[in-house]
Amino acid sequence: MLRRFFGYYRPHFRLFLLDFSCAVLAGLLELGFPVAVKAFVDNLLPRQDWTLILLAATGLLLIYLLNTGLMAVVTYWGHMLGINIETEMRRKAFDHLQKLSFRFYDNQKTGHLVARVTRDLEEVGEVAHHGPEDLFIAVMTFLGAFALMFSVHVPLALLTAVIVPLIGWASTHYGSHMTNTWRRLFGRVGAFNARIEETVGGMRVVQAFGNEDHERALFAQDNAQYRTTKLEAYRIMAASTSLNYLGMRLTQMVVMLAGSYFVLNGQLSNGEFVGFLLLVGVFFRPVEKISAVIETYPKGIAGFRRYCELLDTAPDITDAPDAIPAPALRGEIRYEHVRFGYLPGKPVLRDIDLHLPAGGTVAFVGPSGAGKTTLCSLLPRFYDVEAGRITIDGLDIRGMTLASLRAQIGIVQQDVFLFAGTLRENIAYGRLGASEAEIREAARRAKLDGLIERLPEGLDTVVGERGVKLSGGQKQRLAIARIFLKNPPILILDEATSALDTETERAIQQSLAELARGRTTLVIAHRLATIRNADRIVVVDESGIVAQGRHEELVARPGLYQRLSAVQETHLGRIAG
Ligand SMILES: Nc1ncnc2c1ncn2[C@@H]1O[C@H](COP(=O)(O)OP(=O)(O)OP(=O)(O)O)[C@@H](O)[C@H]1O
Repeated sequence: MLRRFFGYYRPHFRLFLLDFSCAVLAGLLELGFPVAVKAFVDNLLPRQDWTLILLAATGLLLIYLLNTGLMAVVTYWGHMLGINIETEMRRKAFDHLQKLSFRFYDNQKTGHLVARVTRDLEEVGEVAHHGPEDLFIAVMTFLGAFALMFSVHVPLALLTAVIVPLIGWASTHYGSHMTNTWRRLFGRVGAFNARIEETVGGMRVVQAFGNEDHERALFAQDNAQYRTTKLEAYRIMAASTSLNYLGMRLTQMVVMLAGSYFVLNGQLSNGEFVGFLLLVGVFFRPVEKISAVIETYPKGIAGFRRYCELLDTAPDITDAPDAIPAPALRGEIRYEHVRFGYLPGKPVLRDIDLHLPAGGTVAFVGPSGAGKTTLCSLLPRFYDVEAGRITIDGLDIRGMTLASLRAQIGIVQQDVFLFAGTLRENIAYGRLGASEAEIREAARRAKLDGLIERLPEGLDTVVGERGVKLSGGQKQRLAIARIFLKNPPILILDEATSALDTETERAIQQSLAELARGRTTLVIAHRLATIRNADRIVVVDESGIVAQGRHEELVARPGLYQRLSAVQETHLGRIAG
């Protein structure tokens, strides 16, 4: 995993080198400071020469200025390195998300996925920037300070060395606790985000059912858990930082007492004494740095692990190695012995055989859950068949590239998903880059032009998130306009009008009929009235296809269709009566 992580540095190697060398240089300058002070006290001060003192001060000032510059470089370019790596990872993650199939999304929570691409990668970026640099400098300063201490005074250095294991123990002991706590916290954050996302997204349902108290209680539970885990992390952090502080002060005190003894005995000069005390300060800085690394590192590692998990999820629907771009299709569709199920061992479709001639309209009818939608989802390869095959114009759909296959299928779904942009942007989603005239023509054919004229901002009207500012019928029209613009030879209409009132439904049926003209159309409909004119009606139930034919034939034959038809006639008669 570490190799994989460092692989991301490769394109930014020069930036890394710049940041790293500046950071190392700054570390060395820090290390040199106590030595300079020692020389100042021992060698310069006794000479009582102000020129020399001022000269030394100027030299020190120059070093400070250099260090200031180095710090600026490290802060800006170091972070640039982090954000570059983060951006690249985010790009890859998003690319990968677009490749994952419906089956993947069926089993995921949006909040979790959002957290992976945002928060998780933010933490990774932080570690990418600070991780290697901090670790290296910490080790360098630690060993450097130690070596310098020995060069100044061996007994004092040995005394300091006795205390180090104690501090080392405290750091590692609390460090591992901290790692585990952060890891747990991260798991919670994902679940927490997912809950917030779901509740906020479903706020209309929450309010409609008056279930605010219920949601509040669920939220409070998660919120409290989050707080508890975070508090635990802070408790460990508090213990670790204060212990570090105590360790440092105790060491300083011991060094001060022992140092005073050596000074009074004439075994240590004043400069060496002051320099040594300063070295103790420098020596402890890496301990603080390592504590900081211990805090950010687990977060970054946890984030990177989740990122890798996502990238390693192989897309189950991909282009076959020898897939070719589909030619312009006429739309003759065949299902041959098709079997499919969402769960292993639980087939929804078994041995389906179907032939849909090009340009015709075929309607699927049957009880809820029979598999009508599933049957249609297999055509654009939202899911792949388990056995058998589907062909269009004699070509297996798995032999075509996904993009070229999907470009030739238009879908109008029951639940129209609109993006939170303008009417224009949402229509143009049917064919990105369409001209203004083409967008207007598509809107006209979907009978949206009346609405657009009435709106003060016309096509530039914002539709709200998921199109909340539009009526159900308007959303359907918008979906139809998109498909007019896309102009595919094959069309899937999934219960497109069942949520509308009779009047609107009739008007939209006309638009749909126009849309279907000249295209192979698969309609999933519950209202038999809307599909009477279909070229063929396919009746399905849990056992598969039970009958096929035109309306007149099916209604004359005893069976499921006749029963469904009779139920709906009575129902309609009752409404009319
Ligand atoms: N994404 C999914 N994951 C798991 N099972 C699913 C999924 N989608 C549908 N199913 C199941 O597959 C079966 C067929 O569902 P499908 O939506 O195809 O039926 P349908 O005939 O279109 O129903 P309706 O008329 O109510 O829309 C049902 O038992 C359903 O619960």
